[in-house]
Amino acid sequence: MHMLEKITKENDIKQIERQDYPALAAEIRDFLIEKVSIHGGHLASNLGTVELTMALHAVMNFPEDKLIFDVGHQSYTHKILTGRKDAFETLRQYDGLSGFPKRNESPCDAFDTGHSSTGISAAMGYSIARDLCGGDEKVAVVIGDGSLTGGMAYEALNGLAQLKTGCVVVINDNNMSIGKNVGGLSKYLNEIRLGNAYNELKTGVESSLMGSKTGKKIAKVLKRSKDNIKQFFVPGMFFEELGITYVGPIDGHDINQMITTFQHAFRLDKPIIIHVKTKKGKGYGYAERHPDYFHGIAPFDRISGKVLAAKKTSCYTDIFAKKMVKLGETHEDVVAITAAMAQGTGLVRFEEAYPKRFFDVGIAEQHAVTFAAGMAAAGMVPVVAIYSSFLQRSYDQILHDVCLQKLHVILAIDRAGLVGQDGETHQGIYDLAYLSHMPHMIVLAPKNRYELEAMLDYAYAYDGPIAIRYPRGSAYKGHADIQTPIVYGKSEVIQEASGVAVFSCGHMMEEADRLVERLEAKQIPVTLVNVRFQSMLDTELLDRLMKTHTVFVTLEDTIMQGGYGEKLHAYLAEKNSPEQYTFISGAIPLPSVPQGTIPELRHHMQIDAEGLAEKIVPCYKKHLK
Ligand SMILES: Cc1ncc(C[n+]2csc(CCOP(=O)(O)OP(=O)(O)O)c2C)c(N)n1
Ligand SMILES: CC(=O)[C@@H](O)[C@H](O)COP(=O)(O)O
Ligand SMILES: [Mg+2]
Repeated sequence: MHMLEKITKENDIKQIERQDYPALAAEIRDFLIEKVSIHGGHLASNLGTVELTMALHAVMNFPEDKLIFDVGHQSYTHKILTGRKDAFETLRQYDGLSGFPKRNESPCDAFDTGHSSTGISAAMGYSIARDLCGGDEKVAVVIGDGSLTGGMAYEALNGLAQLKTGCVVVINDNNMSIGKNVGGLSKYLNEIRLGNAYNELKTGVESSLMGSKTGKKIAKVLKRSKDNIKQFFVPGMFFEELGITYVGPIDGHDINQMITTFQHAFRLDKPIIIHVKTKKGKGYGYAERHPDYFHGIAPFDRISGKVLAAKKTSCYTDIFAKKMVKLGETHEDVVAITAAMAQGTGLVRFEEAYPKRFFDVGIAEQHAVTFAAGMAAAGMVPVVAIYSSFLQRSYDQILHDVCLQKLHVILAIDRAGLVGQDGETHQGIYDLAYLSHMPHMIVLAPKNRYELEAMLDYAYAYDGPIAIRYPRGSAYKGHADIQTPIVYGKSEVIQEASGVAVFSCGHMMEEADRLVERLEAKQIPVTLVNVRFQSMLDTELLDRLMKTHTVFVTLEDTIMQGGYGEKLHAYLAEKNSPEQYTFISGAIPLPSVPQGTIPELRHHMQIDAEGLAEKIVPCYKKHLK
């Protein structure tokens, strides 16, 4: 590791001889494989961008220059080259190094990312601000071919075409999103990627035309023409036609070629797109062969490539995926939509079973929802499976296109609640707050694996906008024997006593069971309610429980503001005088939640069974007096 040892702070790469860059790249790869094998993380994308990041660092100065990573899951080499190598011991851990760029982690991180397709807009903002402030720093953004399927990227390209100042957009094209990339632009980039065959064809056409006088004329006209045939001569025509200079495709593992190209690009006072071809997973056989599996990976054994913690129980995603296949079998009007997360949401199973009724729209959550609304208006029953934090993109589409028309669209909100080590940008804690107030929308959350299946049946039978939110991780098997029918707006009482009433939302049931156990061990009688409909109150049940209970507690996996507990608290306050009851919220008290394991985070926020029990016991005793 002697090259890597020379990198202790930003810009140190410039002290390393160019001839030693390949050795440095190899050491970085080895380091990445080792650290990600211990802590987990986004391996394949990082392995693919080692040389690309080194080349950018060779020509940029940090922190003065601004380098933005779209999504940011490929920023590990940048972190190493800006002096954060040692912090990889804490990668993705609580209080540790983030797996994404973070401005509060280093002045060399220009812009926080995590969600896709924001990078070009941010770079454009930096470029214009630089000019307004009379600066001369370089600005660049690295965006993947998958992220280029996101609508925001096109809005930005539209703006970029009018930009009269320097801004370097590097398209990191590895011909992959998490899985197979989709859509017209992906096909277009792929055609350019296939440069060899294409160039041969191009040269062939050109030279054969050049053989005759008329041919020469045709070749000239073709070169000047703006129609499709010109594609034979000018790769990247789409961008050129927009008015953005395009260069490429160039080899994203050839550092020298990239350095020369970047040096020229940064001299321009207009925007430029540099199309770079890379291999996702490069340098680690397993990741090269299975880049989707090694996109985001749990700790693994680097020799065998196998994940260390074997999966013991099914996760909610698996339950959802299998149930979707069953639903699809009995109901031909069911269609499934994903936004570039066919693996993550489990919809690959549906795709295999019913390819014609499966749609991967790319990283296009807004389009996914309105596309579903269109299908629902035409009589289909679309199930749109999107991670909670990515669904934030679709707020207006859900409200304007689905809810206002009361269309029967089923939102399957995966990764709802805390997700853990991806941190702030990925915690699925806001969806309930922004969905609850939408007209006609109802939001359900299953207490266990069985209820998720029942809720999907309910959602199919329901005629209107409906969301089912379920978390990352193992599906709870508790209360398998309690499966009362789902009734609109009604909660399910798991056990009834008097004293403390615990309202558990969705999968928080696992934590709620631990809490009940703790309280009962202290002889405190507890009622346990499975909330089921998180967006509304079961007032009939509440009116009954208010007569016999003094302490009301919620367990929620969403932020407090706009959560279930807030509604419950307001209802209690309306119906009781303050001395009659105590309300204790187990919702997320922070505006954003950092990375860490889920138990760690809950403990930190005191919303785990232990933290809540500590608050409940004295309150209960106070009311006894
Ligand atoms: C809005 C949004 N939707 C979905 C994702 C999940 N996601 C993270 S990376 C990724 C694929 C990105 O592909 P690409 O930009 O080509 O980068 P690569 O992984 O190939 O390096 C997806 C779908 C996300 N981060 N943001
Ligand atoms: C970078 C990104 O947004 C995704 O790769 C995300 O990290 C996936 O999360 P899961 O591991 O929960 O599927
Ligand atoms: Mg890609």
